[in-house]
Amino acid sequence: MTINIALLGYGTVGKGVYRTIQQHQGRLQKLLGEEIKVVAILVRDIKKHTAPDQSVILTNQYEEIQQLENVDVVIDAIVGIEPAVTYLQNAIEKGRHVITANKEMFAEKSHILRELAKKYHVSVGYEATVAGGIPIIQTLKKLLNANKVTKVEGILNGTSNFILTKMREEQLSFDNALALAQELGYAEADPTNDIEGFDAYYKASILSELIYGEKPKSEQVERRGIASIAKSDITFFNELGLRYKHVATIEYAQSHVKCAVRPVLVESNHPLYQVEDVQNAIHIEADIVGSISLQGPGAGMYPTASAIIEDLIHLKEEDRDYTFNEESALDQQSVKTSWIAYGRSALLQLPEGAEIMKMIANDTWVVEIEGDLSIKDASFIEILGDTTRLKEVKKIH
Ligand SMILES: NC(=O)C1=CN([C@@H]2O[C@H](COP(=O)(O)OP(=O)(O)OC[C@H]3O[C@@H](n4cnc5c(N)ncnc54)[C@H](OP(=O)(O)O)[C@@H]3O)[C@@H](O)[C@H]2O)C=CC1
Ligand SMILES: N[C@@H](CC=O)C(=O)O
Repeated sequence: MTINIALLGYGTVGKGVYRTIQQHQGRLQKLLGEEIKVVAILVRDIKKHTAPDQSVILTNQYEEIQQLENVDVVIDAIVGIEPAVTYLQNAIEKGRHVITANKEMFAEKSHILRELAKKYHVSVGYEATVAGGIPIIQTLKKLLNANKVTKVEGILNGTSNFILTKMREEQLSFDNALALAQELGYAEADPTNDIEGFDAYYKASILSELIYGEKPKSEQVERRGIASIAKSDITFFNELGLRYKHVATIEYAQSHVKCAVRPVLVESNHPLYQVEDVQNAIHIEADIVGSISLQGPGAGMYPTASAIIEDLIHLKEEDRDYTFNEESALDQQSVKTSWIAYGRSALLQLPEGAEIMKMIANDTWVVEIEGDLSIKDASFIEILGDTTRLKEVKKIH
C-alpha cells in the first residue's frame, strides 16, 4: 500500500518536505506501515521548476491535481489565504487529508477547514503553522488533555529574532540582516509579515484557538514590529544587560483572549535571553503541570518539513475541542509588570500608581505598574526578567 501525496508549493518548505520524504522513506514506512510517495507538485510559475522525478506530475493547474484519483493527502506549502483555502476545501471534499504550513490562511480560515474535515472524516494537520520545527501543537494537545493553560509567552517569529540577533552580535544593518534571513529561507514571501509582527500574530491566533477555542479579536490585539528598532538602541540596552526580543503573549482574562505581539527587553536570567538567531521559544503556564518551555528552530527548510512529517504520522487522529475556559481566582489577580521609561517625556506620561524603581542610564528608568501599560508608545518597553539585577546609576541631571 502507498500513501500518495500532492504537494502544493515547491519553494523552501515544499522542497524540504519532498527531500525529507525521499531521504527518510525507510523510517516513514516503518512508522506508517505504508510507502509514502509524492505523486504531484503544484507551482505558480512552471518555467522556474523541473519535476524532481519523472514519475512526479509537475503542474501549475490545481484542477489537474484535483482530478487525480490516487491522492490521499494534500500538503499546502503555498502563500496567502487564497487560493490555498479553496484548494484545501476541494481536497477535503474529495476525502483527502490535508496538512498546512500556511499560517496566514490557517489563522483566518481554520474553522472552515476543520468543520469540513469533520464532515468528511479526514484530518487537518497544522503543526508547521506555529514555531517551525517545535512540536508545539502536539505538545499542547497532550497538555490540554488534563491542564488548563493560563498563559503562553514566546518568540514565534524566526526572522525577527534572527534580525535582532545579527544587529546586536555582528553589527549588521537591519536591511542586511533581513536580506540574510530571506536568503536562508526564513522570511515570508512578503517580509512585512515577519518584521511588523503579523506572522507572530497569526501564530498566536492559531495557538489561541487551540487553547481557548477562540481567536483574539484583531482590533484588540496590540501588534508592534521591530522595524523601528535602531542598532544604537540595541547596543545601548545590551550594555545595560538587556536584549531586545520580539515576544507574543496570549492569555485568557475577563472572559476574553488577550494577545500582544511587541518588542520587549529581556534581562539575562530570563529564559528568552538566550534564544538567538532563528530559534523560537515558547513558555507555557498551565494549572496542574506548572511551567513548560520549548525551544527550537522556528523557520527554515528542514525544521518546517519535520513538523509536516509529524502531521503525516498523526494523520488519523481525531480533531476535538480541548478548551477549558472557566476563569479561576488566578485569572483575576493583577500582577506587577516592569518597564523601561525611555526619555524625559516618558517619565511625564507615567500612569497613576506607577512606581519609579531606579535609573539605569541617563534618561532611562525602570518603572513598575499593576497589570499592562495602556500607553502604547515606543518610549515604554516592557522588561522580562529580574530587574533587581540591573545596575542603578547616579542621576546625571
Ligand atoms: N519558510 C519557512 O521557514 C516557513 C514557511 N511557512 C509557510 O509555508 C508556506 C510556504 O513558504 P515558503 O516555502 O517559505 O515559500 P516560498 O516562497 O519559498 O515558496 C512558495 C511556493 O508556493 C508556490 N506558490 C505560491 N503561490 C501559489 C499559487 N497561488 N499557486 C500555486 N503555487 C503557488 C510558489 O510557486 P513558484 O515557485 O512557481 O513561485 C513556490 O513554489 C507559506 O505559507 C509560509 O508562511 C511555515 C513555516 C516556516
Ligand atoms: N517567516 C517565518 C517562517 C516560519 O514560520 C519566521 O521567520 O518565523
